[in-house]
Order: sequence, then structure tokens, then C-alpha cells
Amino acid sequence: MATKKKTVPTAPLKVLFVSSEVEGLVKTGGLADVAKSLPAALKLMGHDVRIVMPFYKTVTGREQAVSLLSTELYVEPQPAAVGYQVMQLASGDVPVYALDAPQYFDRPELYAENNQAYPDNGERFAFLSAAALDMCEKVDFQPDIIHCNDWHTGLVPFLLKTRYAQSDFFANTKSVITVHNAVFKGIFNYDQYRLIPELIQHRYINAEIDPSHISMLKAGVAYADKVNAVSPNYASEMLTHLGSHGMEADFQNRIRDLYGIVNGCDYGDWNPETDPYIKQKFKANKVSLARGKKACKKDLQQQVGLPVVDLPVYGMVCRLTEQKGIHYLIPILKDFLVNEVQVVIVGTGDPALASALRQISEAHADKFAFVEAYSNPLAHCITAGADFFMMPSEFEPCGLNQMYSLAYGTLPVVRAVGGLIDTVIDYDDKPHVATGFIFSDPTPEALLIKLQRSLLLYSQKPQEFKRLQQNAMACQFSWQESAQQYLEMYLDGDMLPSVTSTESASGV
Ligand SMILES: Nc1ncnc2c1ncn2[C@@H]1O[C@H](COP(=O)(O)OP(=O)(O)O[C@H]2O[C@H](CO)[C@@H](O)[C@H](O)[C@H]2O)[C@@H](O)[C@H]1O
Repeated sequence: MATKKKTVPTAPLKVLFVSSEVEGLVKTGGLADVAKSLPAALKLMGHDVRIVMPFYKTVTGREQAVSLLSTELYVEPQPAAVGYQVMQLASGDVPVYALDAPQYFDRPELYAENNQAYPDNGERFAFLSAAALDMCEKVDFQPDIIHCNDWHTGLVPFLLKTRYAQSDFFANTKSVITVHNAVFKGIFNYDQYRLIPELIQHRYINAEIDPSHISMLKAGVAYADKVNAVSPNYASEMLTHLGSHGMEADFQNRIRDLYGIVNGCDYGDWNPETDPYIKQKFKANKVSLARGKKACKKDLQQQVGLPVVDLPVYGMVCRLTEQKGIHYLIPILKDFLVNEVQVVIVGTGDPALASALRQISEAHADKFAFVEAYSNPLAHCITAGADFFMMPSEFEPCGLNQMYSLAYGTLPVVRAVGGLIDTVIDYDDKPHVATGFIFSDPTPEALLIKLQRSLLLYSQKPQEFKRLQQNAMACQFSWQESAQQYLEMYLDGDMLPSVTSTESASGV
């Protein structure tokens, strides 16, 4: 895998960050959190960072957005052109170019309705990639780096190396792609690529799944100048068949340009001392923590309709998918609820998983609350009011909620995969520095054993439990540190002019 040197750019960089969602504007998952926090951290370092995203119908602040430009994406050799506007929004101090093409983005949801993906998702996100490049010269922003994220933006690196290969404007522009989740590959047949005729004129084996399908993620990984995973451990897993979801050859081909950079935790949003959503703000000191937890737990119990009693509470906030390990929890949940505990889950997604959780909550209404909703306020209340946070993920490229829960002294119970290994320290492995609990086997039984283990600590060794809470709250996953690693990736090799110092950076 790529190694790092300590480098600084000779001038502030111009970075165009392309993402299909951005926290604060529109969000379905963790990609949005990163697309808010990483550009902000790079901006704080003095770089000129701008974000490009779709102008969805549901974007916050849509009414106030100003139109910067009305233009067309002209697709040669077809006579067709797609009209679009570039709308100006902001994510904190970072300018956002939101691409308004109503035929693609003026819909109730981002990707799917009633659990059915929009049938033209390929064309929609091919448009995002093509228009993100098309608008640069028109808005007079000449990026040094175009930072792509996941499959939605995977055609940007491809187009830079094909459509724009001879472009003077992009002659010094490099691209990177961050893989937040390789399970989503953006595979579409050629009907969806009418805006990318290059794909139809030639065969690009590197981007193909089979002779009739292209994967946008594969294209991004093959053609970006650098590729990174959202944690060092996920970068290693991506070199294996299981960990890469069948893309190991694609990542192995890029091993010299492959990085693993752990996500940060946005302590501006996730901080018990300042969190506006929680009943009582608290600090890490024992008195404040005990008071704050007690008030937040009571508030959580009231909000979700559980009895207000002094019991350990286990929380979970997630998309309901097998990735998050709900299918390990469902078979053992009733067994776990035999204990004096309460469990609260908030999530939306797979109807079968939701229905199974609903049934259990109906049968155990005094101990288990399932809230089928997407609710940021409730996510904060669970993070603050629970004693433990469950993430028994089948796979987890990085995971953010375990970092959020650590900040609130809520001990994570996680499976030993992806970024969860990079961010949680297991009590049974390293008791002195432990911050939570880790189990390995992908089975309900292994999860149950670890849950029981954590419960034992809570009920039989309260002082030890409190010590772990202090360890957890002392963790710092700074976005500034992660942003520095991204900067070093941007500058590594012959990417851009930079100065290399002899000091070595912490290894990835
Ligand atoms: N019902 C609900 N109500 C309120 N909030 C909810 C919610 N369901 C989810 N969320 C929020 O969405 C975010 C999920 O973040 P994750 O990192 O856990 O997952 P995700 O799998 O979406 O992201 C992918 O990208 C991220 C970013 O790189 C990786 O960390 C991760 O491993 C990878 O799978 C969190 O902010 C969480 O609070």
C-alpha cells in the first residue's frame, strides 16, 4: 500500500469535492457527514475547497439558493444537450455548487422510493459526474484536485482521462476517489450511459463488469490518480475477496496508490457539552457525566415510551441493512431482553428487518423500543442517553456512530471489522486502555456473548465501567488530523508541486 511522507503544498490547493449528499443540506448516511466535515477541515487549513452536489428537491435552503449560471451539458457527437443551472449554496464556510437538473433530481427521495431504486440512477449520476466537470470552466474554478466519493462520482476520473485528456483547463488537475462503501458499485447497462458516449465508442475493460455493464465505482478506482478507503483496516480488507465485495483485483491493481484514512468525528455536531438536542449537557468529569447521563436516559426513555427505570440502556442508530448486523441481533434480542436491560433502535430501511424488529418491540414493549424513522434529534438523544451503543456490523468501512458514542461516554459494542477495529479498543484485549467491546465471529451467538459481557461489567464492576467511559470520552478523532492525511495523499508522488520534509507522518 502507499506510504506517506510529510509534505506541504507550495501554495493553497484548489479542491473540488464531489458528493451526492452533504450533511446539513441533504443526508441519507455517513457519506454526508464526511462531505460536510472534510471540506470544512481542509478549508480551515487554508485551501480553497468547494463542493459539487445535486440540487435535490429536498435540499435544505433550496428556496434561498441563488442561480449562478444557466447552461447546457453538450454531449458530442449526439446533438442532444442537457440544460442545467448551477445554484449556489453553502456548507458552513465552504461554497457549494448545486446542480439543478429537474429531470434528474426533482424527486421526493435521493436514490429510491418504497425501497425501489430509481430506474435511471445510472443516467442521473453519470450526469452529476459529467456536469461537475462541465461547470468548472464556466464558473471559473480550476481545481488542482477533484475529490470524488463513492460510485455516484466514479465517472469523474474516467472523463478526466478520456473526454478531457487534451484539455488545457484540466491539464494540471488530478483526481482522487474515496471509497466509503464498496458494496455499492453503481452497475448499469449501456442504456444508462447516453451522456457518456466515450463508454459506447470504445470498450473500457477496467470499468466493465461484463460486456454489457459498466460499474461507476470500478471506473473511478481504475482512473483516479489516488484511491482511498475510509479507514486503514478497510483499505486492507479491500484487497481481499470478502472485504472488497468482489473488487479485490481492482484494488490490488491500484495498491501503489491505495490509502486508508480514518474518518474523523465532527465534535462541533457531536459534543455532549454543547449538543442542543439533549436534555442535559455534560462533561467528562464523573459528577457531570453521571448527572447528564441520568437526565438524558430519562428523557430518552420518555421519548421512546419505555418505563423510566434505572437500567442499562443499549442503543443503535442505523440504516436497516444487513451491513449493520441487524440480522445478528434479531435472533438473540429476545434472549438478551431476559436481562434487566432496555434496548432502543432507531432506523429505516429493509422492510423485512423493520418488521422483525417491530414484532419484537410489540412483544417486549417494556424493554425494547423500535422507532422506524430517520431522526437526527433522536440519534443524538440515543447517543447521549444510552450506556452502550451497538454496531455488530457485518462489514463497516469506517463507521461514525461508534466515534459519536465514545464522545458521550456511551461504550460501543462492535464487531471486529473495518474501521471499527481502528477506532474501538476491546475491554478483554486491553483492559487498561479499553473504550468498548469487540467480538469477532459473524454470528448472533458471538454478539450475545459480548452483550452479556458488557452487561456484566456494568452491573458488577461499576467503577471499572466508569473508567472505560472516561477512556472513551478522552478519545479524539480529529478531522484536522484526517484532513492532513488527505492533504498528504493529494501531494504524494508527482501529483502536485510540494515540499517534502524529512519528518515522517504517522503511518497508514
Ligand atoms: N435512522 C436514522 N436517524 C438518524 N440518523 C441516522 C439514521 N440512520 C443513520 N443515521 C446517521 O447516518 C450516519 C451513518 O453513518 P455510518 O458511518 O454509520 O454509515 P453509512 O453506512 O451510512 O456510511 C458509509 O460511509 C461512512 C462514511 O465514510 C462510513 O463511516 C461507513 O462505514 C460507510 O458504511 C450517522 O451520522 C448516523 O447517525
